Amino acid sequence: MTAFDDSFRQQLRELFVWRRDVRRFRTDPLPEGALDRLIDIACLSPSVGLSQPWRFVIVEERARRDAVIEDFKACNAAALSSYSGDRAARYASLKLSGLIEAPVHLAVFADKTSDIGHGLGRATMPETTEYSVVAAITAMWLAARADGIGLGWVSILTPARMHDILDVPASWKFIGYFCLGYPQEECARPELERADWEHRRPAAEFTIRR
Ligand SMILES: Cc1cc2c(cc1C)N(C[C@H](O)[C@H](O)[C@H](O)COP(=O)(O)O)c1[nH]c(=O)[nH]c(=O)c1N2
Repeated sequence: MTAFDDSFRQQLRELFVWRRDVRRFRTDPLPEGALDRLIDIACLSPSVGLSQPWRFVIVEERARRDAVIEDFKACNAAALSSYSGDRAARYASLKLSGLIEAPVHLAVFADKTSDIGHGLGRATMPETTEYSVVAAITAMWLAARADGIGLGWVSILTPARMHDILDVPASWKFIGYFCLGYPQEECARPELERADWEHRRPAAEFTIRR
């Protein structure tokens, strides 16, 4: 049996503490095979009925990347206009993607129509397909951090545009767009906390007993 000792547990906790959503990347590429290894780890994640609904699209072509960046700019401008006063000024000052600098762009979808898993667990809760993909992304996020690689989740995008730009099946649901690369800095506090946008609250605030 594989056993994990106290020092591993301590290090694992540190990994959770030091994982960050990264928006400020160095432009140097990841080493050969690094992204494939992260995708391999993501595929070890739990999935409803073992359906493995994750679909990874490595976006390499300049024109597709530029189209994603254009959509982000439009969506971010629209988001900014939904705020006013001090909150708008603060939103405008945030850096909310590393799309321009990051060496790796990765789009992730959930395949809603695959027969893998024979429907187990999905009849009552079809959304478990998407949940499974998010579980895989979380694993990738942590594994990347363990390799010193930063990952940033970009959701300020139009899902239908992602389908057009990336030319993927209509039955795939867009889950998120991810920038990967080496981070410019490491920090134990979320960037949104450092920018005084929001702060991390204690678990007790979100926990009830019945
Ligand atoms: C589903 C989802 C979607 C997004 C995010 C996260 C998740 C889970 N986050 C990152 C988010 O802001 C970040 O996780 C929190 O601020 C906490 O910071 P750390 O991840 O702990 O560094 C994020 N960040 C950003 O700059 N642009 C974005 O579009 C998004 N979208």
